[in-house]
Amino acid sequence: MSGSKVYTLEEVAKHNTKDDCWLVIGGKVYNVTKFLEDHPGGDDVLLSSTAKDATDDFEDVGHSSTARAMMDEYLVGEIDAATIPTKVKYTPPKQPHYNQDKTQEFVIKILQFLVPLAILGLAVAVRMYTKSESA
Ligand code: HEM
Repeated sequence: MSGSKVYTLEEVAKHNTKDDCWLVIGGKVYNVTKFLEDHPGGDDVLLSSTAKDATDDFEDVGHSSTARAMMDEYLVGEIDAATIPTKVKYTPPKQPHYNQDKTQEFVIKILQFLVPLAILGLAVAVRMYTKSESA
């Protein structure tokens, strides 16, 4: 069959059974019905990759060049890319920039250092004062 026919994802999605199984991989449409039983990865994985863009599924397995060469045999056409729902891109929520002004942080650090020192100084002063009084 020629590989020039353009299918919509909706059309391809109808072929999702063991007796009629089409896949969309890399913008192309493959009729893998006859290959289901011979697929080294099993027929279940192929069936579960129907009715969608299976490119990622196919690539994630890391298929060999032999596997890629086999694909031509099952090519029936191309997919109308506009019919493939675009991936929802995850954009992380914008984090508010806390403590952009570092002055406060700096003052706290200084105080953390100075306060114990002041207490120590006070303790020494009190000690010296009480000592000289008792003497
Ligand atoms: C026309 C499409 C496909 C062809 C011709 C094909 C062919 C092959 C071949 C020849 C292998 C043996 C290992 C290798 O040579 O890489 C294989 C393994 C495998 N394939 Fe596919 N495959 C196709 C699509 C898919 C899809 C859509 C999936 C979905 C996940 C898939 C999943 C797997 C898995 C899980 C293995 C087994 C890997 C392992 O256990 O080592 N294949 N395939």
